[in-house]
Amino acid sequence: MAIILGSHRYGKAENRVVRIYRDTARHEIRDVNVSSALKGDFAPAHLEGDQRNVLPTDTQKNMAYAYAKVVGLNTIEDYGLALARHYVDDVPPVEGARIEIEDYPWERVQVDGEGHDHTFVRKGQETRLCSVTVEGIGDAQQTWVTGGFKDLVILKSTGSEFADFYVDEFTTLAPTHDRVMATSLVARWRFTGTDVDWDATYAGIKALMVSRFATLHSLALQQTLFEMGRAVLEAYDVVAEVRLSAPNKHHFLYDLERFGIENHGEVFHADDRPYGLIQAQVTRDDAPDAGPAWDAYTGLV
Ligand SMILES: O=c1[nH]c(=O)c2[nH]c(=O)[nH]c2[nH]1
Repeated sequence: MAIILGSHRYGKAENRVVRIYRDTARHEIRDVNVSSALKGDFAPAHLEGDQRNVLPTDTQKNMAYAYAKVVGLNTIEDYGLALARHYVDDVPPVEGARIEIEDYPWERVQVDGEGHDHTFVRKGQETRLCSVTVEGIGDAQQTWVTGGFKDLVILKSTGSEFADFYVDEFTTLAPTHDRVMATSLVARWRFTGTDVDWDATYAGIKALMVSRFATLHSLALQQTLFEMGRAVLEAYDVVAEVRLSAPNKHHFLYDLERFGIENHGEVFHADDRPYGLIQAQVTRDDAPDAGPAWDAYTGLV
């Protein structure tokens, strides 16, 4: 029997990089969580303890900080592309690099109705995500970029049904034609290329998904997810595929009749668990191959 080394990669996970732009008195802040993972000729490190090809994870940490200055953090995608290409192009043993980034947005504190120059509060909404994977050298080099967000908590207080479902001897759920539908949405999308206005596309996709969630009269969360993905693919040629994951944050009508109080869809118990977890991929039938685009490194995205 032979024991063999399977696929392997390594890097520095979750570097918490904060970049302040302070060229004028009005500062800007970018706050990210960046992970890098390298693939390549690293078998000797595993098999013999030979580190000669191993670019330390400590160096990868330093690169994440150095590039925040020299490349900048105007968009996480451009920063991620620069990092990934640096590893593959400039570090000989590296054959592939994956960069995963979470973007934590801040907004200016309001003082006397004006945005303050250098004081910020964390924005409570979703966290923007991206991943960049670069593999190969020269003309053979291939690049995959995904964008997305997590923790977009969204709720509609009507316009949602769930009825006509399959019933067996264990079914107790009552059909409903008017319920609260709420989720903490994770959405990821795969770009077809890198010639993309990253910020405008992100804002547009998020707005489109939120608006579809609002306007679709939903017969199930499954239908809502598919329609959100469809809307993005119809509007954005630069997107090949959308992946959605949505916990159904159940809101149960609280029984107030016991106290002689009427409750016509007004008071609910927001249950945190268990939750239905609905996931869907929505893809163009002619989408290019996903390659390693979805090979998550940190498991956080
Ligand atoms: O939108 C829903 N989809 C389901 O599959 C489901 N199952 C369930 O109990 N409630 C819901 N709601």
